[in-house]
Amino acid sequence: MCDDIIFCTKLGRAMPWFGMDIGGTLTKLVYFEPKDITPDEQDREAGILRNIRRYLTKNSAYGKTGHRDTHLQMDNVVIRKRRGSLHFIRFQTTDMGNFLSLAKQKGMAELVTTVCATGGGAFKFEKDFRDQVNMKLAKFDELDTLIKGILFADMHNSTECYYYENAREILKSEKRAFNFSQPFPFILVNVGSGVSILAVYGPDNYKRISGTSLGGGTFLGLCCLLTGCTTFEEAIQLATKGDNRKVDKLVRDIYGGDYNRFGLTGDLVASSFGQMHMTEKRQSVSREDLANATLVTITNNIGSIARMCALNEKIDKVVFVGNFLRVNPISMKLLAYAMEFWSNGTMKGLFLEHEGYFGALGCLLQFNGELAAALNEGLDHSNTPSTNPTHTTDAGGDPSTSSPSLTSDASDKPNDNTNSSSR
Ligand SMILES: Nc1ncnc2c1ncn2[C@@H]1O[C@H](COP(=O)(O)OP(=O)(O)O)[C@@H](O)[C@H]1O
Ligand SMILES: CC(C)(COP(=O)(O)O)[C@@H](O)C(=O)NCCC(=O)O
Repeated sequence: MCDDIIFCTKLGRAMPWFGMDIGGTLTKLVYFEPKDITPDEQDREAGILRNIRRYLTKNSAYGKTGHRDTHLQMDNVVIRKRRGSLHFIRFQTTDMGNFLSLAKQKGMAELVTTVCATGGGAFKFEKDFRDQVNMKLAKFDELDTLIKGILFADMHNSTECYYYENAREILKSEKRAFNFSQPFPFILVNVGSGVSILAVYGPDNYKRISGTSLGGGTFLGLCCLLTGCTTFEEAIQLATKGDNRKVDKLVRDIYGGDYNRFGLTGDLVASSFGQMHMTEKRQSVSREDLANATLVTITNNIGSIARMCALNEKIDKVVFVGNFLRVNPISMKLLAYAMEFWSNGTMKGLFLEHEGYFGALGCLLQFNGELAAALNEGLDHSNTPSTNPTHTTDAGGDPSTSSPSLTSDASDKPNDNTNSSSR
């Protein structure tokens, strides 16, 4: 690997250290800024490397859609015996062309020959990286890196994990730190563009048990269609001011009150968007109501699938991550409520501060051996049998049908452990 190295340390891989998660909507970049640079290293640090370090750490906005989430910065972190800070940066995946131009312009391409990358875009954009900036991608699986990132973040940040106290009373529920030092087993629900649900039994022992295509991308897409908004932030702002009860049909709209026999209270949603077939109801709803109903619909559906997965696996901790939860306390509180209420208090919804960055973080943490393996073997999307039976996918959409069901659940699929985790 030292051929690639400009700033080569005896202790590990060349700087700069990045992990990149190229998702369906957002690209996440985690950058390790060394803070223990000795005077000798400073003398040897190449100009380009110094410029990249300064560019990334002195700014918090880059190009059209790039942002550094300064509130998430982790200081005083030791990785491969180097002490430094972790910076968390995101941009729209549709801006990949601009990112590559910027990388070229900043001289990155001369300095870095290999980038550790995960997410679907590590496959989709591999050729663009090679052709446009002469960079190789060392590809890692997004679910492997997701778990590695979560465990690392929790170990290094005592307030990483939290839950909502008084989850049953949404208006009163409050964020509280949760001790996640004994994490296993847990259900992991990654709400990105789509949703993947895993049962995690150990650091290297998990299976993907379910998923749904109704995820963060669905919320944003539907909200843009229904309200004319153009950004996630705007969609969430609208939703915060709206009322789903003007859009949905509630149990009380059907029963005139509670449906007592099965414990369904009158204010429960019986049918999402169920009032919108009536002309005058349609005319009286606001954009805010529609945004709120869209958020509640998507969130409740995810909560319901997650709860069934937890029940099936007999696991009581359900951890929700992914950028759908960014600046989105409505969904977090609803999910916390759903876990608590529908399980009669036996399940707990948990959340993590670095919500959408764990894949990129896990990618940055890959060590030399794994990096070499990723480069040499490559991860492909063919049906190579899994070499590690503990990373299985019991389900996840049926590749043999062109119109898969909305939820791909382990329970109605043969348990085929010979599939690799990337179908
Ligand atoms: N600034 C943003 N732009 C677009 N989507 C955002 C933004 N912030 C949060 N989101 C939400 O996060 C989802 C993407 O989550 P993420 O975990 O990054 O998934 P992916 O890896 O598929 O891009 C979007 O579908 C949207 O619901
Ligand atoms: C294909 C994906 C793993 C991609 O991850 P993402 O970029 O959405 O985070 C995810 O969108 C997903 O699991 N979708 C649901 C597919 C299904 O099980 O129906």
